[in-house]
Amino acid sequence: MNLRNEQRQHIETLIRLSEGQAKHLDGCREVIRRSWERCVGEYRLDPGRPRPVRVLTQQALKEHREPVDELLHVARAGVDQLFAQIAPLGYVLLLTDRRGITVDFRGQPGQDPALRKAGLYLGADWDERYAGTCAVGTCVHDAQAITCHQSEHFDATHISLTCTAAPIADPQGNVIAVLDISALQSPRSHESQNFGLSLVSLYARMIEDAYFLHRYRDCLILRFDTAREFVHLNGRGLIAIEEDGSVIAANGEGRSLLDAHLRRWPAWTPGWVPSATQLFEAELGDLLSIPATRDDQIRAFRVRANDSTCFVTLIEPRSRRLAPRVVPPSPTPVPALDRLASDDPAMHRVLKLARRLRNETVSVLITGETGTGKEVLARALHDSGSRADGPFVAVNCAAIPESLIESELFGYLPGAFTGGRSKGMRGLIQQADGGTLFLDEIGDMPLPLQTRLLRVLAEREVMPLGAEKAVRVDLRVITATHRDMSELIANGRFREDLYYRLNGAQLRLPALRDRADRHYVIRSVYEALVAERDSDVRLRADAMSALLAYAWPGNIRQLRNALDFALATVEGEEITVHDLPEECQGGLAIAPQVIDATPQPACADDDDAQALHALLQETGWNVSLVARRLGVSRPTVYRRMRRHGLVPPNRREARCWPE
Ligand SMILES: Nc1ncnc2c1ncn2[C@@H]1O[C@H](COP(=O)(O)OP(=O)(O)OP(=O)(O)O)[C@@H](O)[C@H]1O
Repeated sequence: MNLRNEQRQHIETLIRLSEGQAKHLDGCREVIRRSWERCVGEYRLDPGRPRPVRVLTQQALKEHREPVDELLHVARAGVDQLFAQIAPLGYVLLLTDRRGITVDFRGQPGQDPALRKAGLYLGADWDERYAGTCAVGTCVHDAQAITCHQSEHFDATHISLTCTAAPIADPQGNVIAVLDISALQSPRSHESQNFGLSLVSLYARMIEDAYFLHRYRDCLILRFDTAREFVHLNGRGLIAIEEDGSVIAANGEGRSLLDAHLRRWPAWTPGWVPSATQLFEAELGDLLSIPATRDDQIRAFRVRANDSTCFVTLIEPRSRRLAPRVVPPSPTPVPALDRLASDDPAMHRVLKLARRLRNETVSVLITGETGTGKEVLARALHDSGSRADGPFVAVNCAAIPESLIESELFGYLPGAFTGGRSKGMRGLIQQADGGTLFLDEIGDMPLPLQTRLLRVLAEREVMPLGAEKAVRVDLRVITATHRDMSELIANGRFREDLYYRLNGAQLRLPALRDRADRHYVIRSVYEALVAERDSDVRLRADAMSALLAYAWPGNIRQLRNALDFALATVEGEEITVHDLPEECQGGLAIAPQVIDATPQPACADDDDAQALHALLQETGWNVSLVARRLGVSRPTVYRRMRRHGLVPPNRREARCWPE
């Protein structure tokens, strides 16, 4: 079919549309159908009378260029770069103003007359009201990127063209220009233009951002992204702020963040916008000091609107850069705590509170998934506080058999019970006198002992078994759990009054997969292991990438085990991705799978019991090996065994549990 026939059919289709027979538009995209309806209904364009291309006079063009002169200047480099990519594919490039007038153009000199005839030329008017449905005009109307492919154009003159356009918005979100690539000929399928749509959208955004940075070059600008590596290069969000943190303007991504914030916390007065310290969980000093605080001049903050983490840098105006910088004093170093994290907002919060609590006697409850480092944090709190010279006694309530926990904790006098040591025993609580008692897995503490523990905490006295007189103790209690304490309380398995006494302050450790400083954690765990082994094996970048991408259901413990395994089995001088345990090699393909010790429905419980039993048999009841395979602690394995009634063959008679 030649173009004339095609044009005739196209005109007939549109005439039927204008006569209200819309059913003939089956298969037409919604965005095109709406534009065609505007053309016939609103603009009164006659599909039967194709219009000649309208090109403005030099004088009229000059008048359209003037208001966007600054934008044209900023956009030039982007326009040239995009054109260099599309020219070999037969495309030309148009930059139009908000009315659809082509104010800048790049094309093939050889095709000059053909381009001019098709309207692909400087000064051509692509307003939907005149030219009908087309990429530029419809993009201006809908304020979104669009491809208008061949017969999707309204005017029959244009149905051989393929055009793809993306809007460029000003900092208020209004379309100020449109970037378009067009070709005189193209393949039939609409999909052939999908790649072009992404490319044009990308360049439109880059030009928009370059214009934003130019307009607010005298202001402080926060640039942010969800990936640390992209912040300087192509950070998607831009927010211009005053020295007091109040927001002046934002680009598209920045406005999305503001919108999300205002959806969660609606404005009190119309037009009110939150300040940057409300958008991010940060104090003004944290934001203003970003350039001085870290080598890469990027800091991670929590986004309050959606509780996600984003990486932020601060772009300072040149005038400010020359002025002496006011950097808020950094907190006094506390090495034991400082080394637990690098740049993660949740860890910042935990460590900030931990620094304040380290010299207090207030009880601290540490929560977090298994293996997140609760015991390591408890130890660091102890080591960094005034009790550092005293003992640190760690007790795992899940690992000690219920029958022994009381005597272990409270101690006993000689002859207090059959089977006890003849000299009696100083309980763990007494052993912690002058220091810290760390009760891990506190949710597993049997109810009767909870009552006794409550008394110790209230009266600061301990009564060993068989004793008649209480002994005074001076200790700080830190507890930890990965369980949902409110659920245990609701089910009557944990005393509420004890919970409140233990929970003087709560430190919640994030899961490894959620930490923005995963790279730092992997490095420090690796360096510690290498030092322990006195090895100089390196960790290659592909292994690091796989470790960064993995979901770590067993958190830092699983990470440590994975690296330990790699170091133990590696043959060469460096660990590659293939040296890692199999489950860590697949990267992001593995979905997060949180190990949860809360009671599960019976059938899931049965499955869990069977799987655990099989693994125990396979490993010859080697609990350490099973724990390593599952990425959980040994106490967790023991607890699960106890829950399912799984007893090692050699202990079936004694029913006694090792630590
Ligand atoms: N910041 C860290 N740097 C290096 N290693 C760490 C860090 N945090 C934890 N680990 C290591 O990870 C493992 C688990 O840590 P820890 O026992 O403190 O976790 P946990 O949360 O108490 O575990 P669970 O809930 O099973 O009791 C340990 O081998 C510990 O040495």
